[in-house]
Amino acid sequence: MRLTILGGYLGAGKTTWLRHQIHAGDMAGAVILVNEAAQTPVDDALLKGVFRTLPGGCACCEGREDMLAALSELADLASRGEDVSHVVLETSGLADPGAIMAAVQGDPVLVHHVRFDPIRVVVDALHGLAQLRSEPLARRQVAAADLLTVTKSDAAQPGDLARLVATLRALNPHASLNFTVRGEEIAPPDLPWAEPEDLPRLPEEGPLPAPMRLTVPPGTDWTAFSVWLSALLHARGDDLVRVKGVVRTPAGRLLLQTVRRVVQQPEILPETSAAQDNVVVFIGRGFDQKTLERSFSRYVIGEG
Ligand SMILES: Nc1nc2c(ncn2[C@@H]2O[C@H](COP(=O)(O)OP(=O)(O)OP(=O)(O)O)[C@@H](O)[C@H]2O)c(=O)[nH]1
Repeated sequence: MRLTILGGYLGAGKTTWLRHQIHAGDMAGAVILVNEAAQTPVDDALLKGVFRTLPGGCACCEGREDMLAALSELADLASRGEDVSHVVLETSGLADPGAIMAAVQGDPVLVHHVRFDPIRVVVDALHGLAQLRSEPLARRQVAAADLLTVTKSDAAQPGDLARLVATLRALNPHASLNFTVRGEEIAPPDLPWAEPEDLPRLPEEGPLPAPMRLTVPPGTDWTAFSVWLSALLHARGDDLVRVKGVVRTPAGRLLLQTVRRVVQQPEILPETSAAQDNVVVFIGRGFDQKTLERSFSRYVIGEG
């Protein structure tokens, strides 16, 4: 069973890349496993029908057993003659793909069933350098890659992109590198010469706090919610690494996504009876669930 591990930091563009490959027919026949940092699967709305969500949290730590169990089940199906020859695992943005590979290799049964494809790690052209400066995990992800895919080069300045690329080459000279825009590979941009960033030594800091979940009650004033979220991003955008959720608005089921201060163009999703609607996940440092809820109640609901 071939296993493709797709990694990359929170919001780097993993799902967008995968969606494009599925759409282009490059993943035909593959079983797609999606592991999200928060146990609120939004990506299932995006990759509908072709995947399974891995429960239990990040597959390289607290969700490891669930990930191994899912792969063992697939390996079992393969050995009974089912067509499960290719599995793609989209890791959570908080996962170290190297640790996932090690976990699979350390499993006495799976090690005989799984053949690894080169590990692909997507890197955000807009935020990648900031992540490499401050997050040890982002560096570990880059170091684990055989293939580095730089996403969002449409939105980055050539000088910044050149510096990111030089830094990636310095961190992982062996990985091959390509560029995509919304998942589609583009010709390597013509970039000015740049020095790699002199990355600071980082203290062995703890991982990002667990994702926080905010339930948006039905009937919430959508305008007040948007204003509150914009103000929050304006004030705390550097700490707020990722916001993601599906909210019911007068216009329909709206996919809400931000990566730091960048807010995605609104995307209306098809109607389903999805149970996870109106739960928005926040991942970041410097605030906690209570503060978030208090702020939401005060400024959106008008309580407290
Ligand atoms: N401008 C631009 N935006 C992109 C590109 N690729 C992805 N995005 C946007 O970046 C945001 C995050 O993309 P996702 O594909 O959801 O990222 P992810 O890595 O799967 O996110 P997590 O699973 O939460 O870690 C979304 O708003 C995308 O629309 C790109 O090439 N260009």
